[in-house]
Amino acid sequence: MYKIVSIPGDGIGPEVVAGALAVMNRLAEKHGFTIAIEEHPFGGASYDLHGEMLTEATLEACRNCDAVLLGAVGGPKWESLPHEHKPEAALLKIRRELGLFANLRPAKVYDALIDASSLKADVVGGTDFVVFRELTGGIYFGQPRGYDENKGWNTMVYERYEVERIARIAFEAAQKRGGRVTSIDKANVLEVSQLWRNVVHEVHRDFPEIELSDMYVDNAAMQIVRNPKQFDVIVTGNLFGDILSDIAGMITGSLGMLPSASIGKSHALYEPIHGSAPDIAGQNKANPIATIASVAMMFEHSFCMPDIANEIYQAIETTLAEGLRTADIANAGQSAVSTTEMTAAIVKNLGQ
Ligand SMILES: NC(=O)C1=CN([C@@H]2O[C@H](COP(=O)(O)OP(=O)(O)OC[C@H]3O[C@@H](n4cnc5c(N)ncnc54)[C@H](O)[C@@H]3O)[C@@H](O)[C@H]2O)C=CC1
Ligand SMILES: CC(C)CC(=O)C(=O)O
Ligand SMILES: [Mg+2]
Repeated sequence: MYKIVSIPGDGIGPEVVAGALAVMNRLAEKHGFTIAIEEHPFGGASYDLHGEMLTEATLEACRNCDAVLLGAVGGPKWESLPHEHKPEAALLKIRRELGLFANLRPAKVYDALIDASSLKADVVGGTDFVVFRELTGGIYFGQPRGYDENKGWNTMVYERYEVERIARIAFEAAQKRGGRVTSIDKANVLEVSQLWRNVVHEVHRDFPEIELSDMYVDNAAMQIVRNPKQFDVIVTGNLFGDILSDIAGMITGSLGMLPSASIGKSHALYEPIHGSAPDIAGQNKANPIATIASVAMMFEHSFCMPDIANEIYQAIETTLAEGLRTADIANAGQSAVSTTEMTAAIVKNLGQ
């Protein structure tokens, strides 16, 4: 039996998580395993219920399960709260408390969606890279931080061990993929990036068969759009990984396509890379594929069931090949289906 904690969160979070749970339940039924799903409030939804964005009960449930499924948090309703009380601060806290230091963000273009990308087919076709984003350090966590009327400040800091551990798993992933790692930093300007670069090269000595290159983040943003096929594994810090993976979203057609796995030593959490999309929340318009594909990553990484993961990817591929498109991936003139229609089609394509 697998024990899963579902924390749908805010905005489109509950809509896309419902899609992912439907897929999970269908697979459990099909293959005869048991999944116990326990739902807990998180983010703004939790604040509205309990006056806290992340309760001890939710955190404890996340510590005591096999995997966590997260939708997204945040939205205009909670934007004016003090920084440390915002839903986004709770997201940082849960990542830190669960020790989720590595955020894996694969960017793969589905053949059926090559024409949904904002780029030319020959540029995006065949794109298949993964971003290893450091998730519990860097400028999102560094102290001191704050602002007053005249000044705002944050601190970007990385400790050697934080760079070592993300670099090591990026090199290990490259061994099983295309054998290439691109480390992305801003070492021409930032001292913290110089440390990053030095440590990545030290770790590389243990992986001599892997081809390592360095790239500055500004160039990397351009290169992902110019020629995304040049990348295999990208390893980078928290802020740069956040930004670059949203850019990768547009290569694959939409932010609504990109899943992620946030992994640590003892816990794992699966979440789409997108946010709570307040502009379309509650309208049954959101693309559930990023969250459904996050479930595939859960089966692969937490339950060591790559065949089940492939069934999910295949069902997504088939559904897209049948022509179903939510609004974000529909081209002009194509009619769009709803979140629940897309979910139902993927569930159907999982077969009996
Ligand atoms: N992991 C998380 O919980 C994250 C939370 N956020 C929060 O979400 C809120 C909104 O942030 P935004 O900057 O607007 O980013 P966003 O990712 O929520 O939305 C950006 C744009 O992409 C679209 N979009 C996103 N996901 C989609 C999906 N599944 N299907 C179709 N369209 C989709 C939205 O409609 C919007 O136009 C903020 O409060 C932000 O802090 C942002 C990023 C990550
Ligand atoms: C704390 C966040 C909202 C960060 C973010 O945008 C992300 O993890 O994708
Ligand atoms: Mg982001």
